[in-house]
Amino acid sequence: MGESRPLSRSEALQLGPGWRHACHALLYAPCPGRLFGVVPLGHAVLMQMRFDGRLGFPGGFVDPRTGSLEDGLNRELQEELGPGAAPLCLAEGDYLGSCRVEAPQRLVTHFYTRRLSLEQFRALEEGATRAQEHGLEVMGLVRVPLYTLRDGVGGLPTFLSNAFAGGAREQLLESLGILGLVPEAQLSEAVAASPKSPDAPQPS
Ligand SMILES: O=c1[nH]cnc2c1ncn2[C@H]1C[C@H](O)[C@@H](COP(=O)(O)OP(=O)(O)O)O1
Repeated sequence: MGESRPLSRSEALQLGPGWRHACHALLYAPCPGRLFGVVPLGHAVLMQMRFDGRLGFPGGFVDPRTGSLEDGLNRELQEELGPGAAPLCLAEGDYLGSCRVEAPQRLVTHFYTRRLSLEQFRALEEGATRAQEHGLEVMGLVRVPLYTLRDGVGGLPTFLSNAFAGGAREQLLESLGILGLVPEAQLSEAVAASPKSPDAPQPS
């Protein structure tokens, strides 16, 4: 994946036909539970294990010549999450930002976030096995651990050492900070402690 640069929605939509567009969404819900009765979960944040073994957000390629970005995103969400995604109907108000990437292909990624109730979130998880792409492009849904365990590595730092599709890792880190789901200082510590980071403590 080449270097990615932010650009505005209108700049993105003015790019020529040589550019492909993809929309993805972070869906989340407040989650009052505690791991082992001790560690606050904070929020449930949805990602998915993809066909290629990488983690990504639900969404996919859209064609802005045939409809709005959000039309394309909502169609992709239904294919990957099932009919339970239909009532979500993401809109321009859920848009967070866009980035352009020149290599290996000319791609603009558009990112959205939507806060759900925990009941809505659980209903999506339960319905996802009935999605058209379940077991095909989507191997299963995962929740992102937002905490860091007492060893300083377990939880978010270790999650961040997975392989991610496109700019999904950067989208995750940026939106966790913007939405206030993880304090910025804890995010920076998690990145530094992630087992693939050169700064991370090495196992003895
Ligand atoms: O979660 C993601 N965040 C940013 N970019 C992503 C993410 N997942 C995939 N990608 C990249 C990879 C591809 O170049 C395009 C579209 O991929 P995908 O979602 O697999 O598209 P389809 O479902 O096949 O339409 O975005």
